[in-house]
Amino acid sequence: MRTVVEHRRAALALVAPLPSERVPLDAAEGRVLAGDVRADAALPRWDNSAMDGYAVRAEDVAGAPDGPVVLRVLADLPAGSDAEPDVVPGTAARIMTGAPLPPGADSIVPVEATDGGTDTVRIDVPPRRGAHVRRAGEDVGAGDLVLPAGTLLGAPQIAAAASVGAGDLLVHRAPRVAVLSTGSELVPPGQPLRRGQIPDSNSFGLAAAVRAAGGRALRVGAVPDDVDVLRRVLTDWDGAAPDDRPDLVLTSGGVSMGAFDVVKELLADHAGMEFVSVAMQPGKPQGLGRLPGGTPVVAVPGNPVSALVSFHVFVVPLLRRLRGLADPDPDAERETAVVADGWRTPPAREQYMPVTLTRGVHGAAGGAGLVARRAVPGGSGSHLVAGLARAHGLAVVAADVEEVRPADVLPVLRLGRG
Ligand SMILES: Nc1nc2c(c(=O)[nH]1)N[C@H]1C(S)=C(S)[C@@H](COP(=O)(O)OP(=O)(O)OC[C@H]3O[C@@H](n4cnc5c(N)ncnc54)[C@H](O)[C@@H]3O)O[C@H]1N2
Ligand code: MOO
Repeated sequence: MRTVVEHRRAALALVAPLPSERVPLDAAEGRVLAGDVRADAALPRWDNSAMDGYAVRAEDVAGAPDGPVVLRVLADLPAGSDAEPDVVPGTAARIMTGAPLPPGADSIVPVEATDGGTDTVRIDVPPRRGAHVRRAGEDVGAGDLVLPAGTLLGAPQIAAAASVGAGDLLVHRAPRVAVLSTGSELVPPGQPLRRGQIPDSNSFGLAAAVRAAGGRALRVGAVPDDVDVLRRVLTDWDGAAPDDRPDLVLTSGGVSMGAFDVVKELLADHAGMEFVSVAMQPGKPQGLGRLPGGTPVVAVPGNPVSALVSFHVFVVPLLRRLRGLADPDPDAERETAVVADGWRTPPAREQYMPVTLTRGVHGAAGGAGLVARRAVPGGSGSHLVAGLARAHGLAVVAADVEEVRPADVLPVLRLGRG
């Protein structure tokens, strides 16, 4: 049997980072920078006020502890004002937060330490020199690197890009993933079912997982166990115009030993495809490779828990590489949790156990951390899809472990993260 690490490596070898495109900031969330973002100017751009108050010369008001000092108010400086009144000895400018510090002034007195006057102002408390002044360049200098290529763009990164004047960003294209289920028993959810039929849950679950992992899902729904129909669908995608062609075809079902396992039946003999057993539970039967036209394919097993576990273990890293992330292995894997209840595990297979994760106090030292409990007590069946909905993550049990005991510490992979 192939190990999980070997199969992940084979999945990653199918793809390379996607080409770049320019997108407006509004469309940049979840994308990955394809080029560095540098500051077009220093940030802050000029010395400015951190408080609503008065811009003064500190030496003018140094005597305030011995009694109030009165200054003439020269000007009103709201944020956005381009006025440059000279604050000469004996004067002050009323100033609002964010307005540039006027020439001559070196300190800000907050309005609360004054009488709030508009012609003259009485200063009751002297500021220290430089008080409440935000210095030009204290965040970044002109030309400094703000966001390196390979950065995942979330709210803070988009705000930083906007603040240094980037109106749009060079990012990797988002992966297009065609998602299809196979199985003649599958019916769109909500439609009446006759005996033997079930709703197709995988194409919806996997399409949602693709979007959560930063991709665009082209959900086709269920294809019956008919090789000719499946061949037609796959050939259409593989031969599509470059702008419509998926970067990955993700199929579920039809990869094990059944008489009607249509994905395996159609693709097993293709030169670029391989169908293997991976030493994991769930998710043992797996397929991957390329269609004749070069389109990468990952074929995950049909059991719904197996399909989603396989997605997190193999497809998320592959999507991360397509998106341009430097480290394709999801860092969520590095979280750990303490197990509340133990269970026996299958021999020689890495196990992915759906668990709830809560904050708790545990251990001799009473440290606070994550506590994992099986989402389906007593069960780890790959068909328990409603139980999976309670899980926050997958606890990963090494292949050579046969029993997990209470208080064991396990790595956990968060569900629903890209
Ligand atoms: N003789 C053997 N039988 C099986 C083996 C084996 O090694 N030898 N492996 C088992 C394991 S492990 C898994 S996992 C499954 C995987 O089978 P397939 O990928 O071929 O999947 P199907 O047979 O098509 O379906 C399995 C199961 O999942 C249900 N399913 C499939 N697609 C969907 C969908 N879109 N939505 C909801 N449910 C779906 C399907 O109805 C079946 O119940 O094989 C074992 N068998
Ligand atoms: O290993 Mo299969 O993927 O669960 O039940």
